[in-house]
Amino acid sequence: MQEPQWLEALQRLWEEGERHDAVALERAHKNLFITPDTGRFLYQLVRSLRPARVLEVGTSVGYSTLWLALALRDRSASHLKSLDIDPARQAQASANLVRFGLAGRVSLLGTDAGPWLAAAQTNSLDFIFLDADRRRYAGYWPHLQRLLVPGGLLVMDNALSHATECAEFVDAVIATKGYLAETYPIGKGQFVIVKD
Ligand SMILES: C[S@@+](CC[C@H](N)C(=O)[O-])C[C@H]1O[C@@H](n2cnc3c(N)ncnc32)[C@H](O)[C@@H]1O
Repeated sequence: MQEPQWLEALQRLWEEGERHDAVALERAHKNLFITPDTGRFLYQLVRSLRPARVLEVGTSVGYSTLWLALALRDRSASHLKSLDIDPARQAQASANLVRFGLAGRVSLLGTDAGPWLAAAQTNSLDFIFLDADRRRYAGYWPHLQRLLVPGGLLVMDNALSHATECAEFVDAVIATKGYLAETYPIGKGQFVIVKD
């Protein structure tokens, strides 16, 4: 990355998030960030693949959103939408994007991913990052198949850290013709799916 100050600022944000989560009493109050190596992995994929239409499901306070937005920072034809059901978290994400000068690259949508995915247009996404309510992913799969363009990529976090919660989704993907999927031991486990 050309600007080392971004990496330093991302590292500081991640460390603040980890300190916050260590003392947060309830899971609902935790940030639950991806790991820094997962951030670098997402950055490499998005920087190299140049997807025009990127969707993140699960903004939290914007740590993973920043990695994705940095990868798109000078791609005027690309745009990132990020969904989160929790408006308070998205307000913090908005402030973080402003701090990085990336607010214009991202639409933050405070909404439940389920109805949003069901209503979205067919073939409207080139890259999807899933990091939200894992038990609902299997129900999202018919919509995700419809939304992803041929050649599109989907990355799901927590494939190893929460394998049981992700199992129904992973099994459904593997049983679907026309996709190639693999889990990589990066961070909490990245399940990567490409649509042929
Ligand atoms: C693990 S955190 C996301 C962390 C973020 N990707 C990062 O690494 O910085 C999961 C987020 O998903 C959101 N979420 C949970 N269920 C959701 C749903 N049905 N629709 C949209 N967002 C949801 C939660 O509010 C939470 O902020």
